[in-house]
This record gives sequence, structure tokens and C-alpha cells, in this order.
Amino acid sequence: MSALVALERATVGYRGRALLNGVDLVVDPGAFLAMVGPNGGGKTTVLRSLLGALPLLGGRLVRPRPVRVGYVPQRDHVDAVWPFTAGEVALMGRVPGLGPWRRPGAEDREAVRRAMATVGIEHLVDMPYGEMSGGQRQRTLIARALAAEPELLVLDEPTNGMDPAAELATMDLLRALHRAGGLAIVMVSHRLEAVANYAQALAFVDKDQTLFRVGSLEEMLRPEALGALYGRPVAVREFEGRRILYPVNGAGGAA
Ligand SMILES: Nc1ncnc2c1ncn2[C@@H]1O[C@H](COP(=O)(O)OP(=O)(O)OP(=O)(O)O)[C@@H](O)[C@H]1O
Repeated sequence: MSALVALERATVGYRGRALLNGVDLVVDPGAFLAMVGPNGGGKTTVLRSLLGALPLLGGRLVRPRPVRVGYVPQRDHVDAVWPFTAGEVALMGRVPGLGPWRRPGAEDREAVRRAMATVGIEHLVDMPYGEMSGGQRQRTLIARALAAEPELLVLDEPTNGMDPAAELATMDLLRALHRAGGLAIVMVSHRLEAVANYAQALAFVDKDQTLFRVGSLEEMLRPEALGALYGRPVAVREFEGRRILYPVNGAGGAA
């Protein structure tokens, strides 16, 4: 089965200045990949390069066929004073497929209703976006992306600034979406622990360490890979079925 999209030996950066070189990244149908790294480490830059939104400075972006992508931007980057209801925001996800001069029709409204029901906010369709909680806004933005009926859902820091309960609820929702429909998911997070119980593959990104490394969850949670990201020993333990990460001192005890 061919990849949905891939970067091959890519150099990513801005205005001729490379942030990272030699980036190899393959997104297969049904993948669940999380890109993790410190703030400013280059995660969004790699994501934008993968989506073709930022020209590569070297290497290749491979797109074997057109792929429908649903993009969920960072919540904080979406203006909360938009004078729109949740339903109207979600309907924006249909706009790229409408073509010029076509107004949304019954099919578009039905796609929006389905998307809002999928993320559990069908009852909030008439609520002003600006009056929603952070978690509700996140669901609205995910519904907007799902309304486009994507094969690949891309999310930039979907749990940023959320309390632990809202973070878990959002990650549970993404897992349910992934399991339900063979949807491929690529997401960015600066918190490894937020994604270590959900993603199937991880990419560690930190331009300051010239680090770009991608592998299966098991591979990337080994001490050696974690040490490369954090610059110190980090251990993973399972507690009540969930992985927990914590720094350890040289002797192997908790720091
Ligand atoms: N449009 C731009 N032009 C020039 N430099 C940029 C641009 N956007 C981001 N950068 C720089 O690229 C580097 C990586 O930024 P990027 O947003 O990719 O990091 P990130 O890992 O996604 O961070 P965060 O977790 O804070 O969103 C930063 O030093 C940033 O200042």
C-alpha cells in the first residue's frame, strides 16, 4: 500500500535558512503519528512542510495521489471573537470542496451534522464559537476538519493549555476516530506523556539538537531514544494500563 504523503531527505526551514536536514517521514494510510519536541523545536515547520504549505529547501515531498486532508490549527491561533456559531465554523470545512459560486447545500449540512455528532457536540450547533470552552472549541475545530471527510487528519497541539481531564477526553476522541474509520492521524504535541498512550509512531523533533528521529512507539520509548530527546535519562513505567514517563538519576532511581 503506498504512503499518503512522505518527506524524503527533506531540508525544512524558512527563507533559505535550514532548521532541520535529512528529514525522512512516511505517513501510511491508517497511521497514528505524533510529533513531539520542545517549544520552538520545529514540529510545526515539519508539519507544514509535509502538507506542502512550506516549500522544502531540499529533498522531496512525495504525494503519490491527491489526499483529502483535514487540518486542525492550534486553538489559540483561531480568533475566538469570530461572530460565528459552532455549526457555521464546522461548515467552513466544506468550503474547499464547494468550488466557486456554489453555496452549501443539504449534503454539506448533513456532512457537518455528522461531523459534529462524531465529536459529541451536535447539540451545540447554534452556540457562538466565542462562548465555548477550550474543549468545546477544540471539538468544533475537529468537526470542521472532519466535515471535509478527510483521509488524513492533521492537528497542531490539540491539547495545548487543557486541564488533564480535557486532555484525556480529546485524546480519547482522536483514538476513537482513528479506530472507527481507518483515518490517518498526524498530530503535534510538546508533551510526550499526552500522546504516549495513543500514538502508534512517534517523531522526536528538536532543531537545537539537530534531532529528527521517527520510529514505532516501542522503539521511541526506549531509554536511548528518550535520552536523545531530553538530554537526560527518562524512564517509562506502566501504571493501571497507562504509560508514565519520569526522569531518573544516574543510578536508576527517580530524580
Ligand atoms: N514564518 C517563519 N519564519 C521564520 N522563522 C519561523 C517562522 N515560523 C517559525 N519560525 C521559527 O522556526 C522555529 C521552529 O518553530 P516551530 O513553530 O516549527 O516550532 P514548534 O516545535 O512547532 O513550536 P511550538 O511548540 O512552540 O509551536 C522557531 O525558532 C521559530 O521562531
